Amino acid sequence: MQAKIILLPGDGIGPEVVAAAVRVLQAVEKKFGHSFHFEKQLIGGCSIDASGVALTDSALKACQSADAVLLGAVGGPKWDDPLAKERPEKGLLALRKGLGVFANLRPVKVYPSLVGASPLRPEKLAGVDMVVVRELTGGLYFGKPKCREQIDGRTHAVDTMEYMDDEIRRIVDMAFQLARGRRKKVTSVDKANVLETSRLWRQVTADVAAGYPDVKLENMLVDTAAMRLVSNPAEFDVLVTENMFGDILTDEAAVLSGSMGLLPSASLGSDGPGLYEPIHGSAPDIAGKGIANPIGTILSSAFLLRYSLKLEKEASAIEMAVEKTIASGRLTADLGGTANTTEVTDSILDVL
Ligand SMILES: NC(=O)c1ccc[n+]([C@@H]2O[C@H](COP(=O)([O-])OP(=O)(O)OC[C@H]3O[C@@H](n4cnc5c(N)ncnc54)[C@H](O)[C@@H]3O)[C@@H](O)[C@H]2O)c1
Ligand SMILES: CC(C)[C@H](C(=O)O)[C@@H](O)C(=O)O
Ligand SMILES: [Mg+2]
Repeated sequence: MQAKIILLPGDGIGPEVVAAAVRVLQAVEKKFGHSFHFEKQLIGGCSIDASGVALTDSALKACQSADAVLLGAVGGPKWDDPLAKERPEKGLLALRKGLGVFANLRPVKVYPSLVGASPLRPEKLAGVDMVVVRELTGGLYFGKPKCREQIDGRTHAVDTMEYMDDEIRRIVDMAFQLARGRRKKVTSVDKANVLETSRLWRQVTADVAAGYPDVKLENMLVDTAAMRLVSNPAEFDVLVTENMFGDILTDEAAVLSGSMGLLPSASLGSDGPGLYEPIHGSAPDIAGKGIANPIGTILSSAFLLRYSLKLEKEASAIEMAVEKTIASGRLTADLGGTANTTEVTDSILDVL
């Protein structure tokens, strides 16, 4: 198969982990006889430095016309001025919106050999296997008005949480479809005791659920969900939620697996290229040291093969190689190991 893949390494450890994933994709290309064409584009702080904006129109167009997009991470202290007009993260939001990738799938699993890497007791981690389905192109991140203004000598800032019923319906429907192929349970997370958007969310969710009598629906308030994720994480199968709730809950859920560096994600729309990125950020504290955990990005590249290129065998091969490497104990420092990014990637390539 021939495919065009846009690489958006971004900032901090982004280029380090994307380079690792590209080595793995190139090995897959060779082993399974495919032809991947890689093209690099800028996003985030490096794009601001080069052109003044976090994502140029031409970079977005290149992504829109590719088969898939693999992203590292954006951001860092250099671009963190709270009064800056252009922020690296703005490029990422524009990319997600521009690709129409409304569904961000973030699976959380616990590898048996890494049970000790989590601060939770091993018995709490038994049976943990969930997918967080995060709404990605609406909610508090995109609602209008969004502004800062002076009112009577005081500074006023506004963000808006907004959803249309159809935006909720399509993401919840995707969660139910996913649950059908799993343990048939959907936990819809909201703040319906306070927020109007959440009350609409709950109403639409009930409506969608009626079409899936074989799947159990549970509604949970987000504060309770934050608590249950660490007190009883094995109860979750598919968890579906609003953009910002999903952002926060997935960082929390990453603690179950042992490190932020392990978690991949796939962002999908109804058509067009998918966007694949680890859930972690640019990790400025370890950037440039060559010690970043590449596994979240490598697993994201497996999702790219599975969802955008329909290469299931190849995706599974990467996942098996990652599992074997983790089991072998060749780990980066975030998981208590001594291996660097290259050594972990070499080990994955050895078993691929
Ligand atoms: N998708 C993205 O591009 C994305 C996601 C989250 C944060 N960010 C941005 O990243 C910057 C830094 O944010 P932060 O420090 O709060 O979060 P972060 O995820 O970058 O780092 C949090 C902690 O996890 C560690 N960590 C993260 N990824 C790792 C990896 N692959 N291997 C080993 N350790 C890893 C870091 O060293 C750090 O101690 C901010 O500008 C933020 O906006 C970007
Ligand atoms: C960098 C930021 C905009 C981003 C988000 O909040 O979506 C990140 O935290 C993530 O989880 O991908
Ligand atoms: Mg996040």
